[in-house]
Amino acid sequence: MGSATIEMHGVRRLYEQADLVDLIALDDVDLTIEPGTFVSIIGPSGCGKSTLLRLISGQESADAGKITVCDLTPKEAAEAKAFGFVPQSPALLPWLSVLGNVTLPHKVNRRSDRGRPDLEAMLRDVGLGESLHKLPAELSGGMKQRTAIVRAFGLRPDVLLLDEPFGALDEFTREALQEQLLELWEQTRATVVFVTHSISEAVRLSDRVVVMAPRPGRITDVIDIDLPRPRHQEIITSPQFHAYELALRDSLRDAFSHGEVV
Ligand SMILES: Nc1ncnc2c1ncn2[C@@H]1O[C@H](COP(=O)(O)OP(=O)(O)OP(=O)(O)O)[C@@H](O)[C@H]1O
Repeated sequence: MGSATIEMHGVRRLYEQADLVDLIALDDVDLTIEPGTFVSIIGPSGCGKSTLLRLISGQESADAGKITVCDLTPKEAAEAKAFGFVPQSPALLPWLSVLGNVTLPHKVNRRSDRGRPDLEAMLRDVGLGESLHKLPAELSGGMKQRTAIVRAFGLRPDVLLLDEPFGALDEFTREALQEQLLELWEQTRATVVFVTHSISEAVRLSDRVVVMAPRPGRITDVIDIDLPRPRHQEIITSPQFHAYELALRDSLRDAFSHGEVV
């Protein structure tokens, strides 16, 4: 597998609707994501963010246009185990401990070209050292999401796709998890595509923020976030950070005015 560049050219995705014209979930999407970059996707509900992730990961196919991941088709990249995925709700196996949930996919999905990282140490680094043998039912939402993130990074994917992973968490837990996500990412430098509804989260995490609008789902703006890394908590009070938040807010306001929110 080469470097994890993601290329999308003229990508279109339609969904059939009973007795209605086809819904254009994505239209004419052109996007290049450089290897090792952290890219966030933000936009109103229904603008196609999750659809974009499903196309990149090969779960669905585009109706027009071309997508390559590491110069492979998304399906080939999926077969080569290029992807890690963290959904909004963590989907842990309820009968396995935190450690069991993190190690099981590694045993099943092991890639021969990757060594096995120290998963226990990764769990300790994100504050789960005391909870290694707890079952998911005994964990808070934030602890479950930490487990899911370590599970995804543990497979050392070339591309990590995260679909609003912190959407259900309170502000402070969310900020703590952002910090831990960035630390894990700095160690692995996977290419990350991160869907969020939060402006400050997109600015804090990303090298580049892609703004989308609905009906039809499309890219309306791409904003580079040129803030130094590592980005610790204090950065969110800096004037530069605030300026990026304002720029992104303006761009999003345009995106919301482009289409009816569904
Ligand atoms: N399997 C499907 N069948 C039919 N329509 C679909 C399907 N999946 C998505 N859609 C439609 O495609 C559009 C884009 O959906 P998608 O879930 O990608 O949006 P989103 O930006 O991720 O939304 P949200 O922020 O609410 O999660 C929506 O209008 C949705 O109703």
